[in-house]
Amino acid sequence: METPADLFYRQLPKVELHAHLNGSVSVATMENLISRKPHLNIQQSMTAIHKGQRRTLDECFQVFKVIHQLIDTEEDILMVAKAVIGEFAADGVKYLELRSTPRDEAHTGLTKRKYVETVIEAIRQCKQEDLDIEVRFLVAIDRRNGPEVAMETVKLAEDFMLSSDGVVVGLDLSGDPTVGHGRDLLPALQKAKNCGLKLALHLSEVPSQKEESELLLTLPPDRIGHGTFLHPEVGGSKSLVDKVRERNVPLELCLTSNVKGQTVASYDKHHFGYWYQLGHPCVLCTDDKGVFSTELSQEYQLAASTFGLSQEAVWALSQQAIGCSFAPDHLKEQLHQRWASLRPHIFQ
Ligand SMILES: CNc1ncnc2c1ncn2[C@@H]1O[C@H](COP(=O)(O)O)[C@@H](O)[C@H]1O
Ligand SMILES: [Zn+2]
Repeated sequence: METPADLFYRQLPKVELHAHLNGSVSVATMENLISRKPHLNIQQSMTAIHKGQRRTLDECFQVFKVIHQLIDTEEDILMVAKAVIGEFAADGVKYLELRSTPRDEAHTGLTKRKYVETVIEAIRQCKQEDLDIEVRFLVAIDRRNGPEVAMETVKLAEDFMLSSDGVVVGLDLSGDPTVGHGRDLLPALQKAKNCGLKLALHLSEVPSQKEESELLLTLPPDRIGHGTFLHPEVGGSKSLVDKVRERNVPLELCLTSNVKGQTVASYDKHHFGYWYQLGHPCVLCTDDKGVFSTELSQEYQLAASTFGLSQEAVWALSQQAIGCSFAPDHLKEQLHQRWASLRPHIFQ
């Protein structure tokens, strides 16, 4: 049953900036995929972490392997991307930056180029169907695949940035944070930046990445994913915090993801508290709404109840996210106008 509070958070216009496509697949879509591929012998419980459950981050990466088995054709990718976009729209997201890793032909039977084209086609179809949401795409580098693949991915992203009518706006660096070192990926990331791709990098998601974060912050990235272990209280450093603050790099913060993946002990210990009280730009995001069984409206509600945010503060937080997006200026302006026109309906 939806309470008045639930309604406020769902109706609140929101910006989602950190959503991995294959981690965002809902239970309903997953059930559909599972029933279409019985030979894989996959159960629902293997693709999502339900309420009250937790896994190690390592176990989360095992979940992605299972999901990737289920989503491995052009038809699947198109269907899943359209469903995910529709679900974000139904949750009150007005602007979405989706990210996804083009997989090898061996996994999908598609080239990486075709993979990206398929996601762009899904975005185009949603626009044609008049869904009330603007969608942009970040091409993702899985750090596990090393520098050569990273460089190839940058070239692919650059091509699409020039040919996708503004749908592809940037690059994401993600994947198991315990694998590989950012130092090896620096040339690819530098190239991406030089050609005008925006950079959203997973940084300090686990404690052992201090040196890597120092290095990647020299780029600097345009946004940071998680940044869980940047501040001194959790083994980061003042120098890391200072760099993030001097460069004013927004943080994409995903409360449920971090609690369920056990890099943060509990909601009240989440580093949202640290950065928010500094007045640093923080954007609430879902990360993987399917895997972590959450929604963006729920993340706003959790942040508000955990950190005692008023409805006005919640509004300011969702509006501030517009400025942290990679949308072009004219779209940011339109979104601000949209927020202004929706405000009287939300605060009745
Ligand atoms: C939980 N924290 C996380 N940390 C790092 N990378 C993550 C992640 N969650 C998801 N991914 C990245 O996104 C991929 C799945 O979506 P796509 O196939 O790209 O759409 C994962 O394989 C991983 O590379
Ligand atoms: Zn992520």
